[in-house]
Amino acid sequence: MSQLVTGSSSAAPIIGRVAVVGLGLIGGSFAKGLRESGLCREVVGSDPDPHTQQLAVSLGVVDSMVPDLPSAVQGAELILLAVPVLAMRSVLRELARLELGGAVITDTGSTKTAVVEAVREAYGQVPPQFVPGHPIAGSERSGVEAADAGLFRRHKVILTPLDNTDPAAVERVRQAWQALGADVEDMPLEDHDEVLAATSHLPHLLAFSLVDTLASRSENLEIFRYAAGGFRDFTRIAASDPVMWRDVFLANRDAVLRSLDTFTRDLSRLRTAVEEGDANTLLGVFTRARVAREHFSTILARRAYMEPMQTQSINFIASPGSRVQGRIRVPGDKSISHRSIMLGSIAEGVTEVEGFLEGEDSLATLQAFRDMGVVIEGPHRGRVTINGVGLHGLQAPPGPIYVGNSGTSMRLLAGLLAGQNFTTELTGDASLGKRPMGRVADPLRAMGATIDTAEGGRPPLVIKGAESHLKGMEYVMPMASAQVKSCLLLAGLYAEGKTSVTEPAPTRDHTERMLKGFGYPVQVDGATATVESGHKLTGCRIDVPADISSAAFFMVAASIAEGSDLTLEHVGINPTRIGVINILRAMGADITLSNEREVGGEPVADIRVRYAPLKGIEIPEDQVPLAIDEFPALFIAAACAEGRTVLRGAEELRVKESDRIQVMADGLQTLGIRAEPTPDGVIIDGGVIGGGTIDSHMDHRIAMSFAIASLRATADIRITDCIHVATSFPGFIDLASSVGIQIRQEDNA
Ligand SMILES: O=C(O)C1=C[C@@H](OP(=O)(O)O)[C@@H](O)[C@H](O)C1
Ligand SMILES: C=C(OP(=O)(O)O)C(=O)O
Repeated sequence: MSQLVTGSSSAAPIIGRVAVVGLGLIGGSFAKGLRESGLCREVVGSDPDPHTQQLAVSLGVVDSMVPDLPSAVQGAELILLAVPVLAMRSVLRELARLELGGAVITDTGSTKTAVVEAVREAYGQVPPQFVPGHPIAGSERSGVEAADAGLFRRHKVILTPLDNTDPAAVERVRQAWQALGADVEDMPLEDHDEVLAATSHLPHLLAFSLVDTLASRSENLEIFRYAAGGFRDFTRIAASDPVMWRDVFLANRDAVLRSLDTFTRDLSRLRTAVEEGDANTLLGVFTRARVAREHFSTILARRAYMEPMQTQSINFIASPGSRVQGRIRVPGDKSISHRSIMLGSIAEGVTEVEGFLEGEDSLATLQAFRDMGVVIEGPHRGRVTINGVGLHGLQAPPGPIYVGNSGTSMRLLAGLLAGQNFTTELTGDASLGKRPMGRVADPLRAMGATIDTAEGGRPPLVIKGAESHLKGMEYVMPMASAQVKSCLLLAGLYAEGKTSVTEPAPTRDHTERMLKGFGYPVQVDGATATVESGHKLTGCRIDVPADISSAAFFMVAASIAEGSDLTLEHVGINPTRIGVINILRAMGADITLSNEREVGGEPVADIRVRYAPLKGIEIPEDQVPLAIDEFPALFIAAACAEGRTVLRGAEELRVKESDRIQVMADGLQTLGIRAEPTPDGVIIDGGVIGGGTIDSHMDHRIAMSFAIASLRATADIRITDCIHVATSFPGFIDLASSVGIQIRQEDNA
């Protein structure tokens, strides 16, 4: 036995000896990183290659090299097998003959089924001490000379423990990887191989293949000479270790073949599109791919259009401030943005949208239509181009449509999807999962739709378009809801005869206005809106005004902070949305509108707000639907007003992203304000706002409202879980800071 020794690291080790078998890039990096972490007393390496043995010691990768395997693993508490997948078999056979005590064995093979098979063959069964693992890290560099202690930092390591694997062994392996800065996740074995076949093995195969194809052409020198960034980027991984990759493909044959078949099918579709000059298909594939690539990290983290990250949370810390000043334009109107995508998609021809809200909610709607085959370019600085497919051109999406936090997406889509000839499942996040969908499912069923909901009429919704035969009806809404109204009008585009919806109080009428803008006849008669099927929508231009619901935070901010003078540009002032202006004015606010004009069927204006002392009022009930999303901000105004503000007739607030009556009352009380919730409203006595910690309940409007409250607070207000602010108001902190509201973000990984 030859033993080469270097100095070792010192910090209090909790593992004794670690043996690393196979000192290539992965094994070497693990060994080196573990040595530096101080987690173990010594790291012993084993590798048959004499050059590697030398280097491993001189480069400080291991404490010592013990080339013969039995001696290397003797007395080790943790053994890492980092040899190529096909070499695993012979190493395991040798290990199986040894008495290793309670040593935990793990590996780094990139195909887990093959490794586990090899373990079973060697041992007769997989020992509980064996923890299959796979670090998702690598580099086109190979060999011990490339060993890098930081290689796994912020990379994923997937462990695929079996039913009989000892949890303590799993924990030990997890601990070792975590010491190297890796994120360790557990996954079922088969899932791992399937996922890796698609995300790692297939791209490597393509890269090797493309370079080989080009290299074997006679003009290859020319090709390589002119091969610029694209070629270099795409083929970088073709420089990876051929032996290792040969083994990977032999070991993960079936999963790779499945991925390759899917890819081959899609590639031949693209070939046909190129051959036939099918520009729409090409653009569709490219835009979908580009978006997927842009949102790669968020998709990977299952955010954005997908589940919000469980582990990530953002807190706001808003500090007491003085006044707000300046001219700003808040992002585009959320309600209008949703509708622009929906109507643009089912229109004939191209729709150009400007001022589109690039928030998670409206992006979820955009993604839903992409999933249904609509080619949508953008958004790029608020510009979106929708290549409409006509009323009957949508295609079944490949899977459930996930709309995140967005009630508007789910309810409006429900109506539209009831008219399609395919089945769709609509799902959302935990907050949306609690919101009532019976209000749309019941009337849609009455029109002939087949819809399944979860218990209590909650999401997910399964809408069986093909089993539905929609018939128009006259519906009198029990609550004032623009979402319900819009849902039924959209279903009405597909229903036999006329569909009319009567509302108990005026609600936002963007759907009616926009349908007309697309050339679709809508009859509005007092509280009743009616559509009839048999007409078509024609693509058009849409200029989305700034969202009055987002502007509302700044209107309140300027009204409560002494010395403020703020102008909000190009804000939508549709009469069904201006409750916030009416209510604030009734409280004494100084609000002036200028530059009033109409843009694409929607009135807009610049709104100037100057500080003025506010007084408490009884909020007129007819204003409630006109300010439905602005109450959290208005409650802050009430807390800063002199005297009592009373709100009634607003029970709808209890079924928004959170129970906005309860959550706001709780928050205000935390800050020292008397706020008494009632079943349909709240009673707030103005007073001095103190500091404290507020739970936003993952509700964007709660978060932003308390951030504004800081202007009048005596100490910092810390607001937890503010990630959902991005649903309606991306860039809120920066814009708020630009006018003098001091909010810091605290990321909790
Ligand atoms: O139609 C719309 O775009 C919306 C309608 C309102 O919901 P309800 O219809 O539930 O009142 C509002 O709260 C929501 O933010 C957007
Ligand atoms: C209620 C809201 O939105 P949605 O219903 O679309 O989730 C809101 O933005 O305040």
